[in-house]
Amino acid sequence: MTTDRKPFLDVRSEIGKLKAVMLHRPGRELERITPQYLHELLFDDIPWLKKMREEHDGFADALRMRGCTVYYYQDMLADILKDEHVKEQLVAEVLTKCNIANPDLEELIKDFLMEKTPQEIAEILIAGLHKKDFPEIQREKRLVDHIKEEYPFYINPLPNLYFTRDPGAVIGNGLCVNSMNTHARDRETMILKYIYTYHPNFEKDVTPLWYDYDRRYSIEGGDILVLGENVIAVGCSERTSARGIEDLAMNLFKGDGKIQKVIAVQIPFTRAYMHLDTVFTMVDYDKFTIYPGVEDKVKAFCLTEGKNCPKVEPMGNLQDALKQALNLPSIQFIQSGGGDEVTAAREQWNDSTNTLAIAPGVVVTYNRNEASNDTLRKYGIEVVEIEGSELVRGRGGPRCMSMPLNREKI
Ligand SMILES: NC(=O)NCCC[C@H](N)C(=O)O
Repeated sequence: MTTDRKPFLDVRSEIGKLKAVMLHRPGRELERITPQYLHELLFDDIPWLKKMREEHDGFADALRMRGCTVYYYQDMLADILKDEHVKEQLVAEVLTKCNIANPDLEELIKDFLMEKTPQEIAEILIAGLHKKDFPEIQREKRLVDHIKEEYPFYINPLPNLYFTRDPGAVIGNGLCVNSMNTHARDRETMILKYIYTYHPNFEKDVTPLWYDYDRRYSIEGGDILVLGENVIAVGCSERTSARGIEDLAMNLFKGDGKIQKVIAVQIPFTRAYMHLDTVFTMVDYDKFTIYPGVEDKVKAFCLTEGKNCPKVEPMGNLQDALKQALNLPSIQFIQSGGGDEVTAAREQWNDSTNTLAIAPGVVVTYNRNEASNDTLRKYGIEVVEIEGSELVRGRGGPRCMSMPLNREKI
């Protein structure tokens, strides 16, 4: 029997008109960041939540105005928590990972959570549970209760969740639930796996899972670029491991047969470069915006199907690799900051190259990156600007803040 129903997940390019996206509206988790835990929570500054939310709502509105349906991670999580069995299982798994040393206390926290509504639990699983927010209940003290431990949370907050790009990536009609490189972001992917497994929209039975969060080798979504129907690029970076790329490639090649090539792009392993999309994004059929100088620091390799592991062949420079991958006679690199070293470095700090394509030649960017945005316009790109003075403090731009679920074919 054939059906005309459109699939929920369908991403065959970086630039096809964006039809549906998953976002997370910043919440109380951002107010849990203190100077002491900045580094551990992967922030460089203390964010102001009220302003951040206004800016994020502006981002969501800009997408809706262009015909994109916005789904929120927290709503989808609350949806699946309506099922008692899922609620029990997820709460238990979260608490196991929290390493609460006193089993009686773990049990009490579990009871405390199980009495909450699905919306309230969803919020706590994202915002975390601060020790001061848990009611003091009479219980037998264990040694650990007498030892003063500084860490303030029973359940740690997930302040990086508004960068929904990183925990998951839709490739074709399947989902890659990523294995995060940092402990601070682990639970983001665990929850996404539950959403994939239990949310009816994800149609698990017909949706391939290309990767899983408990795999040993890290992969993060900011490194994954769906260049076309048959080819993706994956940054080999501070966050994404070479073995992770090989394993993902093998799963894709074995899958529905659409992805035949994975271009691995090695970028410098430093926080300034973090993910491939921190320095390089696709903005049109044959155009990419790039942080000046990156081309000279990267190496590209072509992975194709092999017997026990993918066949690996070194490619020429990045431009040649992309021409080959996209089967185009030429590719244009648009240098951020207009190519000026100082401006490019300043705007790169504020994610000037982290653009989100919402249609071929149309991108969403932060308005503060004036020189980079002007340069994009000079190359004929339509630039939809959003405010990002506070959003930027988490070190990511519009691409990092979005997980495309569905794009029109190009
Ligand atoms: N794709 C991206 O580059 N995402 C930005 C993630 C920023 C976040 N503070 C992190 O360090 O993971």
